[in-house]
Amino acid sequence: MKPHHVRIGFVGTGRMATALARGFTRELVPTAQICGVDPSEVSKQAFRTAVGKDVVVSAAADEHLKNSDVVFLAVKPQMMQSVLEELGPQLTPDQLIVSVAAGLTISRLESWLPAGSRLIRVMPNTPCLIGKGACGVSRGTLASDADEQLVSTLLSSVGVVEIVAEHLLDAVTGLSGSGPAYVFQIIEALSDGGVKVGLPRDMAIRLAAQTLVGAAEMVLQTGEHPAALKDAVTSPGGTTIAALHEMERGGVRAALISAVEASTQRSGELS
Ligand SMILES: NC(=O)C1=CN([C@@H]2O[C@H](COP(=O)(O)OP(=O)(O)OC[C@H]3O[C@@H](n4cnc5c(N)ncnc54)[C@H](O)[C@@H]3O)[C@@H](O)[C@H]2O)C=CC1
Ligand SMILES: O=C(O)[C@@H]1CCC=N1
Repeated sequence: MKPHHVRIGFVGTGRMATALARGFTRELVPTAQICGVDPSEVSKQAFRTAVGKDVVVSAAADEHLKNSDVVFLAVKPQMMQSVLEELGPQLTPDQLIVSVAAGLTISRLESWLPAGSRLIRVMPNTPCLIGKGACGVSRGTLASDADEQLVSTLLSSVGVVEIVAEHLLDAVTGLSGSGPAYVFQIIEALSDGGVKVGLPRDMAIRLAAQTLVGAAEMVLQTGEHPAALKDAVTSPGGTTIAALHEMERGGVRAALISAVEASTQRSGELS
């Protein structure tokens, strides 16, 4: 099936569903092919406002969801079992199911889905909203090459895609799934630093964010090791080494390593 012909249903129209749907409809999928199911009026309307007025939303599974070729499960992990118990009888074997839930393993999801369901497990992140996402993808027991290819193509329209063995999806969650939150906090902290030394807040946020964008793009475009790029900024006896010394004193590297590890462990606990 051609990706731009795919009808996509979202079960749960919260933040991650909105980021994906908005991303898919930027270039690839017409908004009229998107539907969402969510009991929350606020969430449903926010989804429709963000994605487009052609999007059909409803409080419970309806004909639009039944007619979707791909169904994204985007509810909280803790709700997934009860949602699937209710939804299961309405799903058809023709539909490809995609879970974005943190932690929930393929075997657990398959045990909650109707027998014979084709499942792909994905760990996306919120920058999918602007086409700059990073996603890990693992294929369920019955999903085909074509299913994996379709989901990869959809996700490639909203970011980079890494096909990974399922046991690595918790690690992907710890790094790129939760990662935008770490980076937002780093941007906020850098801008606090800018304010401390006299910059106006809005300018400090712009400079901090652009510095992260520029540095990240340099890593991706040059292919150089980040340590080599860091060395190129760091003059002997200069300003940067004075700052890096403070970062080492503050344990920034250890804190980030522990952050990825803690999120990965928590993802493992969620199943
Ligand atoms: N927010 C993020 O950065 C990421 C989230 N995820 C995963 O995405 C999933 C959704 O997370 P968020 O979007 O952040 O949460 P959210 O709270 O923004 O959205 C969840 C939505 O599910 C809805 N919901 C509750 N009961 C429902 C039901 N019976 N049927 C249909 N919808 C129902 C809620 O009303 C809400 O709109 C989670 O499993 C999470 O692990 C994965 C990667 C990143
Ligand atoms: O915090 C969470 O559990 C979700 C999963 C990855 C990002 N947000």
